[in-house]
Amino acid sequence: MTFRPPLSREQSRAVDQLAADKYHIPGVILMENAGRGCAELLIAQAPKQVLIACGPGNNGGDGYVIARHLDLAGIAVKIALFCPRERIKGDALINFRIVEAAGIEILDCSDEPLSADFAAALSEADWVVDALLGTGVTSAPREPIASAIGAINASSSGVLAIDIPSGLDCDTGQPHDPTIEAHLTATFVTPKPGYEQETAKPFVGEVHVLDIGTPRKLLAEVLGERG
Ligand SMILES: NC(=O)C1=CN([C@@H]2O[C@H](COP(=O)(O)OP(=O)(O)OC[C@H]3O[C@@H](n4cnc5c(N)ncnc54)[C@H](O)[C@@H]3O)[C@@H](O)[C@H]2O)[C@H](O)CC1
Ligand SMILES: [K+]
Repeated sequence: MTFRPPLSREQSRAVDQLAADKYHIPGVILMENAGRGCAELLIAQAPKQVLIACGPGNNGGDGYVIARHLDLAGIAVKIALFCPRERIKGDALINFRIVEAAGIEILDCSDEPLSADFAAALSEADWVVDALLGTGVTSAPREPIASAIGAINASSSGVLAIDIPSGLDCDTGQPHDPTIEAHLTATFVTPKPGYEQETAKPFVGEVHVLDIGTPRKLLAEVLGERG
């Protein structure tokens, strides 16, 4: 991949919008590419049992796509759902319905306090995927997601953060309390400005920038690259 300058949280969200409005790419195609890229990155780590913590938005939607591709690769996977089922919407709901129909195990962790099922599943997992909060979040994680972040950080599992380690301000690199401490972060299209900050290092781990199928011309438009 040619060098990509960082895009801010807002600019990253604008890429999504441009992809849909001007380049006619449905968001669910971007989500499929995002999730498949994350799954391939995780499969390379040879995981045995993966727990995917999914939040209420499209970051959670990426998690459902990841679950499907891990399951297809024969890897044991469970989803911990941190959103009442009836509140899942849009592209995330499309992928939630697919994993539900596919019989992938889903633990409902949307109530407070943090469910004991989550702690049990966490203890069995050698890898955890943080698909809790992404570019749609600008404040400190709320419960029960905050407690889930604390439990994930206290576990001995490897942690792959999707797009942004939940709790980290991706523009400033400042962590909210709590913030996911990831071994790997898979972010989309470009790095984020905050990932270069010293304060972000304990949280982002090794950063991988994944393409999600946005046309090169769109990138040229947004990044000012040669057309
Ligand atoms: N081109 C791309 O980069 C693509 C990115 N994708 C993924 O989509 C997310 C952004 O999805 P969005 O639904 O806009 O936001 P979030 O998933 O971050 O969720 C927001 C959701 O969370 C709740 N919430 C808000 N603040 C808090 C808080 N402090 N604590 C707890 N919960 C909170 C609220 O309900 C919000 O609605 C991006 O990061 C990528 O992962 C697409 O998959 C494909 C293209
Ligand atoms: K995340």
